Amino acid sequence: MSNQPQIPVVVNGAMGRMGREIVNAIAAADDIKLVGAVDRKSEAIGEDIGEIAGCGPLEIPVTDDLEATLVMAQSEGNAVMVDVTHPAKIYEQVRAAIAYGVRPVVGTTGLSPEQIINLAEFAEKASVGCLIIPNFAIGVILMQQAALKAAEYFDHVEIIELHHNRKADAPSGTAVKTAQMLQEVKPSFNPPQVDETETLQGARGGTTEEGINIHSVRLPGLVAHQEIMFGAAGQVYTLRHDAMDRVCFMPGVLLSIRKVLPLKSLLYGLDKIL
Ligand SMILES: NC(=O)C1=CN([C@@H]2O[C@H](COP(=O)(O)OP(=O)(O)OC[C@H]3O[C@@H](n4cnc5c(N)ncnc54)[C@H](OP(=O)(O)O)[C@@H]3O)[C@@H](O)[C@H]2O)C=CC1
Ligand SMILES: O=C(O)C1=N[C@H](C(=O)O)C[C@H](O)C1
Repeated sequence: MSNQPQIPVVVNGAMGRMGREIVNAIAAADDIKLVGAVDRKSEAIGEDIGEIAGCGPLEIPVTDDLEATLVMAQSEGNAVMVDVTHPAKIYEQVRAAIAYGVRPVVGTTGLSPEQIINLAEFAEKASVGCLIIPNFAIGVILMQQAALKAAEYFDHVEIIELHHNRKADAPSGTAVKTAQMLQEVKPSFNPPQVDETETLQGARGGTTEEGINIHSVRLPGLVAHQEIMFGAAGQVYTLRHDAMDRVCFMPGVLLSIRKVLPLKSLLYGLDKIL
């Protein structure tokens, strides 16, 4: 046990698939303590999040009042908010945390590039660290790094992301980030080869401004998967990552909680703190 003070953490979205996993991971981490569990699920308000998450009582009741929880966390000093909620309110939630000096670790996806720029400016002005992490899994980061090398040699690439059918946003934040990274290597991909017609709208997937096609599959039975397919004459080079259990995201979550503390501005992507 270190003699360093524990990092106080609020989990926003604590009742969700990721939230419960994160509560368990924090409960098992000696250097981090859960101080708040926020969720909009009214049926759980007041219940012990540890009992709900399955790690035993933590004496932290679920609340739906994020602002009051941020005020409490602010008084703790050096606090972190991990957000794994929903695209609809994430921008306002991150701004609120920064305003209260509670460092956001944003797992929630769906922020637009413009929103990320605005949050970066706000965090810089407030001198509050913020991490926006579309994917906490180290395997995804390694896949993205391999894809950057491939992008130097291939002009044609498409991304296929596959998720459970309870996912609120499409394409995934991971696919968006992957495309953004590839587009830093080469300004455009997939030069047109034919006068193409979609007889079924959307059949070719969504297309980024730089020409990368992204396809989103949603099926029960899936968790989180992505393929990056590069093509050239006579060959296809495919990179794939499969998350079979959300426990794979937990080392990245805990690393982000520890790494956000000394920051005074916003970083986007787990690769920035490895
Ligand atoms: N960065 C990463 O590595 C990963 C990121 N994610 C992202 O995390 C987010 C959550 O995913 P997941 O856990 O599967 O989703 P869930 O729907 O299982 O969990 C979200 C939880 O947050 C609640 N919620 C929704 N909106 C709010 C709000 N405004 N305030 C408080 N609570 C709220 C939901 O309640 P209700 O059920 O009523 O909506 C639910 O309990 C998604 O954006 C997803 O893309 C997921 C996995 C990995
Ligand atoms: O909703 C999910 O499950 C996931 N969402 C993230 C994304 O949108 O990239 C990360 C991971 O793919 C799981």
